[in-house]
Amino acid sequence: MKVALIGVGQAGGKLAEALSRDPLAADSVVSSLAINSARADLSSIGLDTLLVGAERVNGHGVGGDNDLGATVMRDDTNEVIDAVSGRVGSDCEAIIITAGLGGGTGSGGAPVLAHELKRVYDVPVYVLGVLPGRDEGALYQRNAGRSLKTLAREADATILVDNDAWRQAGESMDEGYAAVNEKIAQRVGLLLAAGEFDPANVAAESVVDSSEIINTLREGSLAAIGYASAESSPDADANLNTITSVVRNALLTGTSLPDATTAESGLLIVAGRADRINRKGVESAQTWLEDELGSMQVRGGDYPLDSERLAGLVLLGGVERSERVQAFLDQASEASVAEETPDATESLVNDDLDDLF
Ligand SMILES: Nc1nc2c(ncn2[C@@H]2O[C@H](COP(=O)(O)OP(=O)(O)OP(=O)(O)O)[C@@H](O)[C@H]2O)c(=O)[nH]1
Repeated sequence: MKVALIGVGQAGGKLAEALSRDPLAADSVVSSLAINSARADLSSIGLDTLLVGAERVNGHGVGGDNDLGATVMRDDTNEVIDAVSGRVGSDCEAIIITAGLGGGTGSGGAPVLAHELKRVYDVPVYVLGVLPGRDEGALYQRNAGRSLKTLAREADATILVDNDAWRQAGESMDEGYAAVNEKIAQRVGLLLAAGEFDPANVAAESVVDSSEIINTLREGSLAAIGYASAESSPDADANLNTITSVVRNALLTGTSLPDATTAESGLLIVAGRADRINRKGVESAQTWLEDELGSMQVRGGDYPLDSERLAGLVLLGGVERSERVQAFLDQASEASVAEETPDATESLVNDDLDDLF
């Protein structure tokens, strides 16, 4: 699936950089751009960059104020659309915006950018949005809640990445960020590569094309992505259990949004050497996934990969009702009005969290 990648804010830029460097994503990411209001943060990103809001904040960032993040993006919309227009070619099938939702520039800027891009382009606009970890302060939680609520309305889908998802004891903050960015790049890189429909690719029993990714993401406003892999045997018969167990691990321990096991739709991709992929294993993994997600809309396909390992990738569409989204929105609402909210789907539309615009 060919995409244009736009990172907004510091986390967004680093995530876009990690994804554009991922070997599997190389053919899919046709262009990339990092946008920020902080000049210093842009200087360390190895992508084309664009500074916004120079007139208001003089290159110093917005200091966690996401209303100001939205304002600087809106003020500079013309420059941003100009910079993006050379990067969204006719082969582009989607635009992906990456952003940390807890800060100011990415949190406020990403929904404005999604809104503007949707006015200009027909292709879907997705956001890869990082939720602050549970220990991050009230400002981050509230920012992310307001951003998410606005993104649920403006973007075609927001794939959520929980900064607590893969936290390891003893890791520094920067090491933790780098690990999350790499893991997301690996998952999204594989998803995009698998979505590159190649008719000459006779090795795959059933290929995935970009419309299946788009249809999976169409089923809701929030999404998550999971992955796991294991050593495989040269004998495909011996890989039946390997496939079912990597798919279980991809969903139960490997998702970008822990506890997201209720979804409107799913896409399962099994990657590995074609002669090692056990068809019965793929079918039973797909059935298990349907039961587990409570969805009859689980699509599936293979991605031939020259590796000794077999991998399972799951894309979940419509995870609004999952526990982690509920817990996050409760925390964000408490940070905002000190009140419990009844239901996650409801929180995305009620007035406990203000929209950004
Ligand atoms: N996964 C990940 N999260 C990050 C990274 N850097 C920062 N974050 C998270 O992103 C949020 C802060 O957003 P930033 O991107 O730093 O802020 P910004 O959008 O540049 O906004 P301002 O600094 O306020 O101008 C916090 O929740 C951090 O935990 C990163 O490289 N990877």
